[in-house]
Amino acid sequence: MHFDLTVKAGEWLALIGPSGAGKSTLLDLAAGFLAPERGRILIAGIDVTALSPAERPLSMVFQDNNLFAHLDAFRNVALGITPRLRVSREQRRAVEAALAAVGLEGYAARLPRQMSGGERQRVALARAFLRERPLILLDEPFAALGPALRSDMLDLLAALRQRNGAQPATVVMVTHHPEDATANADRVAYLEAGSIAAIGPTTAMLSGAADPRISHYLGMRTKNV
Ligand SMILES: Nc1ncnc2c1ncn2[C@@H]1O[C@H](COP(=O)(O)OP(=O)(O)OP(=O)(O)O)[C@@H](O)[C@H]1O
Repeated sequence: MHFDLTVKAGEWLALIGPSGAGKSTLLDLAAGFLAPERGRILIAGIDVTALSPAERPLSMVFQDNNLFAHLDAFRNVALGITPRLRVSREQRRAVEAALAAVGLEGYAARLPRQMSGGERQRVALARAFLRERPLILLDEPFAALGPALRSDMLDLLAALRQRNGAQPATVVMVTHHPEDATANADRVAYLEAGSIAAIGPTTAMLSGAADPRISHYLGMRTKNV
């Protein structure tokens, strides 16, 4: 695999492409779960190649298993800002506000198994955004949800990344649903066989006109649905 990619601060980039193309690998390299054999990864101009995931200025949300099963929603969110069980009054307020921001007031004491898939992803988003990192990586975060709920969650993500007048959080999101990119993504990158085969503005990319490989991919999807 070979990746050469620059994402602008505040941009929303969607990664699409066939299974096995390397979408998760690209995110895992950025997050620090995988180390590149060669090359460098810079975030906000700083070389993070040698840094562990926790040291990198980003949050990551996966399709599932984002939460600790034995911890309630409050504690799962609080882990975004402290590993300690005791939280300060200020931290408690911040966690409660984060839960409210994702529409989960009153869910603080719920365990993951007592919540729906969509609610669990809301908790994961609450934690990710409470950390106030400038970069959010999402690996098919809403893939397990139905179309209407996915659309709601994308709206929520779009709202959460706005930071009171500051530059919005940069979003890089893997999706198997190209239509998930339509409303929000500034650009779409199409991956194939371990590299970025094409990248460009969302509308042009999803029209399929940009590259025959993309129209083939989009067409194959339609036939399979
Ligand atoms: N730890 C690993 N060791 C060796 N090969 C791996 C490893 N992880 C992934 N791969 C391989 O790398 C390729 C790309 O995997 P990756 O998960 O990045 O694809 P993807 O585009 O995210 O696919 P999908 O859409 O199915 O999730 C696949 O062929 C996969 O089998």
